[in-house]
Amino acid sequence: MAAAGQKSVLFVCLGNICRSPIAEAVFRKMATEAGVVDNWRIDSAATSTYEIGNSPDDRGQACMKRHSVPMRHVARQWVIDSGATSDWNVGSLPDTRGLACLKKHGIETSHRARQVTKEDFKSFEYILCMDESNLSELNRKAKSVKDYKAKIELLGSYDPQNQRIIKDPYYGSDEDFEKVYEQCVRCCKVFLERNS
Ligand SMILES: N#Cc1ccccc1-c1cc(NCCCN2CCCCC2)c2ccccc2n1
Repeated sequence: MAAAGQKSVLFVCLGNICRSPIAEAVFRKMATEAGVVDNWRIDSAATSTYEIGNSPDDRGQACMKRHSVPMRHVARQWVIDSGATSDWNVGSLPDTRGLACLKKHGIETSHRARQVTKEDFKSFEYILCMDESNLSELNRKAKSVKDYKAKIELLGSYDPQNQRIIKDPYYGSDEDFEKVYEQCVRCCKVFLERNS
């Protein structure tokens, strides 16, 4: 849940291992450099269940390293996980108070792919996705959520070069991940400017 007064944005793509973790990392770096990251709740999710629990794609992580963009990801050597006895909060994020506490003690949280939940439509101000199929899937899911508040938009609608669609690079090359990165940089810059 976003703390009072915080803005909130959820980046979404098909599997939450390629495009949306890159968009999340790029936006978090921009907000940090602008000194406003604490005003934001920033996360990413998938429309599908394809990759739940998996870390971001290696090609995307390599791309982020090339551009010195920190990316939250699951530690490679150890698989350390946690679970619940109940199903009350399946799919939800750790509580923001807990995340704030971890952050205060300099403990990084890792990102694992997760599917978008009904709660996301109620708690995020913006849900920014990558292509028309994400958009139609999100609008379909939103129909089953009463009085949700999220503005569901294409991240590409913020692109000054008007490239509205950020294509799925899953079957692509490193160049395709570079293109995703460049589009995310252009779009996140304008989105942050319009919401600062
Ligand atoms: N689907 C499609 C598709 C179509 C065109 C271009 C890319 C993709 C594509 C395929 C993926 N996983 C392979 C198929 C997964 N299985 C599909 C049938 C159900 C069981 C799971 C992806 C995984 C993560 C992120 C993006 C992905 N994108």
